[in-house]
Amino acid sequence: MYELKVKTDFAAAHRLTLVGHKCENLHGHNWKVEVCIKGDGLDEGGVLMDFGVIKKSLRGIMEELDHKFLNELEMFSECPPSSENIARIIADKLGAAVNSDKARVYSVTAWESDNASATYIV
Ligand SMILES: Nc1nc2c(c(=O)[nH]1)N=C([C@H](O)[C@H](O)COP(=O)(O)OP(=O)(O)OP(=O)(O)O)CN2
Ligand SMILES: [Zn+2]
Repeated sequence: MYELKVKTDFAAAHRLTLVGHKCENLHGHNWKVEVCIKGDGLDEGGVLMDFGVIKKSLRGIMEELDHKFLNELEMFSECPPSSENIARIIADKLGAAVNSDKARVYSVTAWESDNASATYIV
């Protein structure tokens, strides 16, 4: 089994009700995102999946999130923009773009600060 990891980031604002009192106020984070892709078979070039393919798809997803007020985005219309939901939505979008019978998105971790992260395992 091979495991690839690619990191990226985005900056955005959000509000979370029902979590902690201070989270109800509009505030922002510089989220760090780490995606993990797993699979068994390498292609003729000796790679599981070209990092460039993963980075390109992630760039598109980050553009949807970067410098946005997350609560107003369609993707968060039915779930609060917590780090857990951010990680899951990125995993779903990336998986739809890059999954194949050889390699699949395994997990996405969204770091809200240096000390706090949420991981979604597909
Ligand atoms: N499980 C989760 N818990 C919390 C989330 C989350 O997404 N998942 N989010 C928040 C808020 O976004 C809040 O902005 C961060 O709160 P918190 O870490 O408590 O505050 P600080 O960044 O200021 O960190 P301190 O350690 O308190 O300085 C809350 N919880
Ligand atoms: Zn927050």
